[in-house]
Amino acid sequence: MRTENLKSYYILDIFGKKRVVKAVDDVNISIRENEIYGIAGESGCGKSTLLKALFAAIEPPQRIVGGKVLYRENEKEIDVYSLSEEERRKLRWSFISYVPQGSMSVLNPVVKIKETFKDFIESHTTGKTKEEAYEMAKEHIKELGLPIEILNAYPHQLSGGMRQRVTIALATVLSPKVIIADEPTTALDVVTQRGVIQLLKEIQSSRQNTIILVTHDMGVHANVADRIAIMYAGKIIEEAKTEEIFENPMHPYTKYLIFSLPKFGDKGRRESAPGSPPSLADLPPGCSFHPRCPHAFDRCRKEIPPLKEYLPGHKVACWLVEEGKNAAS
Ligand SMILES: Nc1ncnc2c1ncn2[C@@H]1O[C@H](COP(=O)(O)OP(=O)(O)OP(=O)(O)O)[C@@H](O)[C@H]1O
Repeated sequence: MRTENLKSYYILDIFGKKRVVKAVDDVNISIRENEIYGIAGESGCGKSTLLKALFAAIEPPQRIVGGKVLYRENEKEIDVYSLSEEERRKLRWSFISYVPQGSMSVLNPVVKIKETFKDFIESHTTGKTKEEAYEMAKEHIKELGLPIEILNAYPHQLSGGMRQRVTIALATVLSPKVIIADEPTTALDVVTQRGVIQLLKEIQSSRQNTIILVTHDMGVHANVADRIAIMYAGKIIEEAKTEEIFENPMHPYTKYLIFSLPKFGDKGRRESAPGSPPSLADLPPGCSFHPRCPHAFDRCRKEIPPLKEYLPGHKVACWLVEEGKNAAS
C-alpha cells in the first residue's frame, strides 16, 4: 500500500473561528507486501490520525484535504477515497483491519467474547450463519494458540494481555492483507508486551500479510519492525530499515529518540529533545523541528525540507543533511 501526498486535517469551528490542525501533512509512504512497517514519534505528532486515514475510517472533524491512499488488491490499485462509503466499508476488516489502542473499545463488556466474534463475523461477511461464524472463531483461536475457553469468558474476566490478544484475534479472523495496529502494547507490562508482539509477528510470518505498527516505544520497533518511519509534527522526517535507523540516525530528532533510550548497565542520564512539540494548528515556518534543534541554521527557519533519499533506502527531511553540515549527536 502507499500514500501520495496525503493530507488529513482536523477542521474545527470554535465560536465561528476556523482552526486547522494539520495532523497529517503531505505524507508519502510506500509499504511492501509482507513487511512490518513501524511508525514512531512522540504523543500528538499525528500517528493515530494517519492510521485512521489509512484505515479509511475518518469522521468529522477529521478530513482528507489532499492526496491519496492506495491499496493493491489482485494486481489492481484501489484509490480508497475515490470509492463510495459502502465500498470502503467492504474493504475494512476483510482487507484492511485495525487493532485499536484499548481493547475495551472493541470488546463489549456485557457479552461473552464468542458473541462478539459471532456478531463481528456475521456483519462483515455475507451468508454466514451464527453457527458457521462460531466455528470460524474457534478455528482461528486454536490456530493462534490461544486457549479456547476465552470464547466463553466476559472481557473483564481476562487479563489485559489476553484481552489485547483477543482484539488481535478479532482483527485477523477475516484474514486481512493489511493489519494496522495503534499502540497495541501500551499499558501492558514488559513481559506481557513481549507476548502480544510475538503473536503479531507469528500472524505476519504465517499469513504473509502486511503490518503497520504504530508505537512511541522504540524498543518495540527494534524488536519487530522491518523498516521504521519517524513522524514529527504531521510529517515523516526519516525512514529506513530498522538496523539502519538505529545505527545511523540522520535527523537530529531521530538521534534524540534513539540516544534517549536507556541502555543496559548505563546509569547516566540520557538526553531527550529539548522543549516541546509545536501546536499542529500553529506550526513554525520552515522545518517544524527547528525551534528544538540545536543545529538549526537560517534555511531551517524559512524552508520546509523535503523527505529525500540520501543513502539506499534511507530517507531524511533535514537541511543539515542536504547541506552536508553533520550534526554532532
Ligand atoms: N478529534 C480531534 N479534533 C481536533 N484535534 C484532534 C482530534 N484528534 C486529534 N487531534 C489533534 O491532532 C494531533 C495529532 O493527534 P494524534 O492522536 O494523531 O497523535 P498521536 O501521535 O497518535 O498521539 P498519541 O500517541 O497521543 O495518540 C494532536 O495535536 C491532537 O490534539
